Amino acid sequence: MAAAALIEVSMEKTMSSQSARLAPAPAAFDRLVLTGFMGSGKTTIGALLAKHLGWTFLDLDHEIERRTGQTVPGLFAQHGESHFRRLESSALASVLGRRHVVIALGGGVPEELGNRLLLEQTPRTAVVYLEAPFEELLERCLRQPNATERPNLADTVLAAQRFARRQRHYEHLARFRVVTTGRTALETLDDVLAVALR
Ligand SMILES: Nc1ncnc2c1ncn2[C@@H]1O[C@H](COP(=O)(O)OP(=O)(O)O)[C@@H](O)[C@H]1O
Ligand SMILES: O=C(O)C1=C[C@@H](OP(=O)(O)O)[C@@H](O)[C@H](O)C1
Ligand SMILES: [Mg+2]
Repeated sequence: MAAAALIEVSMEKTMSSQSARLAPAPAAFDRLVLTGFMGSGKTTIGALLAKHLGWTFLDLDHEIERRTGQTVPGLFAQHGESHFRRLESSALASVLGRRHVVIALGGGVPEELGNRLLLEQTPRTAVVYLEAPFEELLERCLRQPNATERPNLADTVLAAQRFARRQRHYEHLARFRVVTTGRTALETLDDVLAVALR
């Protein structure tokens, strides 16, 4: 079995052995929203966090794929990024209507002003920014089995420019910032729980 798959299995085991002990839900929020660049761990940590809290996990990319019946790379290839961004904004508005959810955003969500306003104005919603330097994020993405599936990572120079452009938006939206540099996913989960539940 590949190393990445082994990590997934061992995390799954850890989580299921802990599932009898749900963490208390955050009293102040009905929605925890994970933001950050590609590879920051929004999808991975979001799923673990939701399991821990006994909340529903919604990944915005998966939500778009479910609604359209197409994959994210397929949508980019067939209709272009601006079409994908419109689908993303509409999916965001819809998932923010749910309660007791952990939402993993796509890395590009905070670039759109309308999305930022929606996130800021939805009550009882806390945004958690998962931070790491660009080089570490790139390495993590390249280690994933679906490494080539992120359309906006194909050109690393452009990806670095996106990273630089987005950083201030991630920071501005964040109620909590969690530095993930050099941490394992499970350590990051603990760090997120510590800030969101305190
Ligand atoms: N500290 C960490 N926190 C979260 N994920 C990490 C960490 N270290 C390594 N990873 C790995 O990085 C990858 C993050 O991918 P993913 O969750 O899809 O990110 P995103 O949804 O933000 O693009 C996963 O393969 C995960 O196991
Ligand atoms: O940063 C981006 O522009 C994108 C990030 C991806 O999500 P992740 O951040 O979950 O990889 C996905 O929405 C799409 O490939 C575009
Ligand atoms: Mg993701």
